[in-house]
Amino acid sequence: MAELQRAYPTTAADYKLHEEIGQGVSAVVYRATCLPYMEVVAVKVLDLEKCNNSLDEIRKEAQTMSLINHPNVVKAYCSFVVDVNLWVVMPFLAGGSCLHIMKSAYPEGFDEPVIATVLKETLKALDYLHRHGHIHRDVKAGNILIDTNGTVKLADYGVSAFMFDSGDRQRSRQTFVGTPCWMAPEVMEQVHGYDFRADIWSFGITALELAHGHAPFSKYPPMKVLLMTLQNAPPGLDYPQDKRFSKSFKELIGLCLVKEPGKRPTAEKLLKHSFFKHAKTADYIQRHILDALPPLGERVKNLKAKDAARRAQAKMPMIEQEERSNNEYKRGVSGWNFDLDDLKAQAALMEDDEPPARDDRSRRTSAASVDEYERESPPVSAVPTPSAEREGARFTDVPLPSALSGKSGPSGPSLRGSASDKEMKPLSSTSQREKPKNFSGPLPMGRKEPKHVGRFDVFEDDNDTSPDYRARDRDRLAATIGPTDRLGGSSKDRSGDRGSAVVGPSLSMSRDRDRSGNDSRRDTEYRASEGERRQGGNGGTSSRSTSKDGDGKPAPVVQKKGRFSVSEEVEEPHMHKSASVPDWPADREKEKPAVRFAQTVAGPQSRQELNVLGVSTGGETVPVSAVLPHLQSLMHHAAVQQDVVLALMNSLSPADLRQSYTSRRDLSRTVSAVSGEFSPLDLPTERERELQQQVIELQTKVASLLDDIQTLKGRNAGLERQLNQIHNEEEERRIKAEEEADADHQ
Ligand SMILES: Nc1ncnc2c1ncn2[C@@H]1O[C@H](COP(=O)(O)OP(=O)(O)OP(=O)(O)O)[C@@H](O)[C@H]1O
Repeated sequence: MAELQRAYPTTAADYKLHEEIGQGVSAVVYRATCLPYMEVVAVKVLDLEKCNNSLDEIRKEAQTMSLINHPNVVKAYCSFVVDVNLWVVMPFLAGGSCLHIMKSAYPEGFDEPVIATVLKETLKALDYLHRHGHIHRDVKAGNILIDTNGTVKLADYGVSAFMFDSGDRQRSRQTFVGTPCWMAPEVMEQVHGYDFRADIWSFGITALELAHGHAPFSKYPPMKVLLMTLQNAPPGLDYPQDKRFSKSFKELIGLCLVKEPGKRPTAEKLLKHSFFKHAKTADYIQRHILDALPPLGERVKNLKAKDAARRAQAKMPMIEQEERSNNEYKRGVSGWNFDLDDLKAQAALMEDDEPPARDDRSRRTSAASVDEYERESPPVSAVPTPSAEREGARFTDVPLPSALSGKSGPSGPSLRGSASDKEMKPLSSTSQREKPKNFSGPLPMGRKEPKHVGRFDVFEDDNDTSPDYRARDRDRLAATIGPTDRLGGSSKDRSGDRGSAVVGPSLSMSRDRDRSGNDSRRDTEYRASEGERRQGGNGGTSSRSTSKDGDGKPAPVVQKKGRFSVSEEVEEPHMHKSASVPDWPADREKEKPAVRFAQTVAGPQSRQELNVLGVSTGGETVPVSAVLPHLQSLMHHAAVQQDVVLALMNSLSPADLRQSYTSRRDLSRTVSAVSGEFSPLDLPTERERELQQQVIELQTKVASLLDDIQTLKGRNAGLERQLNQIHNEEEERRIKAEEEADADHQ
């Protein structure tokens, strides 16, 4: 405790960085020594260039975060700027994250008592944060850390999260970075805002992640995850291999994964659930999980090497993989056997994650359901995919259709952060419990009415005229992305905007009947939004019809979708921007946005199709419900095309591209001029291919050896567990015998 109150130095010279212990989207974490105290700490190094906030804002946030104090929340000791980085100093939790532990030794997830223990401690952290008006927004196994003594702590709540939730954390270089697997449906939809119950959804997904070793839908590209989360019934413990889990665990997950946020219980209530009777002590976690594991740095190194080998493997052109496989087979060499377990695990994942034929909860409401898309589209899995992506650890560099990529500027809203919540005392006055007008769920207990939580209008309140919030966000966004309804307009404007979002309809239309039997809201929502569009359809209030840049060209329209910005790109159609929208001719300004979108994206053929559907393409009344499935289908096709193009691009190494660019500059120039990208026609030379092959073989061997080591370690851990179990049973028997003897004696 005394150590927690220490003033930690704020100069880089006072810290010695050791090995890397983790890597996130926007940061690298190192084990380090704080030299004046000779104390081992963790230092998270964040790239400030990817951050949209001013240093002043970051400083304020850091102050707020230093007030957080709970045994289950990882607290930042201090933070300071070093060159272009922000260093966040925090306690070192030697066990690492649950995700790392699972990847190293429990690929199929933990046993139930371990899960109950980890989840209970995580819930205590969430209960604390929610009581103080905070929403974590990134609950996942990768953010649940374990200390040497088995203590469980929730991490990544603090200044680093604050910095990156506002923008580039989820997308860089116009690509989607990160996976929305844990994201609650209402966060994706952003129709009514969201509150602390979004964390409860993520908590439910995390429970499944701990049970299976991966989050549901983790093998799918981000956009598909969005669609599946919105369209499918909530995932659960419904698979044959889940029989090992208790009824109470299944029930707990069912309670968390209800699509209607208002029906999810609070963290406080969940803590009382019977499932947590199975929870054990920190000591139990230490003995069952940590004891058999190698040091964190070593684990991270192994995982990274394995990942690199898999990526190289995935880069190898299919034909070479096949040839090589055949040759190995003919020679009787089992060089590929090393990957068998992995392949099996992946196959299991595929099955596991396939939309299951479970019960009527799996019904799809939309004609453009994911299954149907799959039948229509080339399967994404036909393309070599880095296994790390399949594992769902991270979907890096998976470009979204530009309509979803939000490339037009920084996405403003961040639900996180509580620059306004300076006091960390419980908030409980009646006014603080007031329910925001356009939010359907209740507020967290005792939580302040978050007119402006961090920099995100979570509970958009029509009366919210907080100058700080309005000015800051509006200015920032206006400077970069042009006007947005959500920030500048009246509530009426905003509701009108709901219907006018390019992708909004396809995302928010699909609210399904969920586990708890909530009726589908899409019809009413869309009737409503269509009505609103009709009222304001001529563009009086909609940013879509009014947003133009200085040249009079339509500016990109960005609508906030939780961590995403949904933007409509206004530029020429482009090979890798399959959902881009060219300029509207002025005389089409008055057309309905959804129709304009469909027309410009899909071209004349779609126009005909729309006509067949009874949709007038001449600016007359359009039954939106008829267009939406079509839009969804287009959107999905665009995503699939992008995945395929990306995979093709990925099969070329940067060296290949550089070399071929130099030697075939003219051709490249021609191709670049046409496509704006490097050319897949620039094939590598024979020598390069040979060298590449050799590198891949070496990496494969290393990976094979690492796998052997991991397998042995896994076996070791299994034996260790058995021994522990025997020991525990003996211990229990002994205690029981002693108690009986005592009782007899008395
Ligand atoms: N204090 C710590 N002690 C030990 N390991 C840590 C600590 N903080 C982070 N790590 C490890 O570093 C990894 C990366 O952390 P980081 O917070 O940067 O990324 P993330 O939460 O996994 O991803 P994201 O970028 O989405 O937040 C964690 O998953 C964890 O394994």
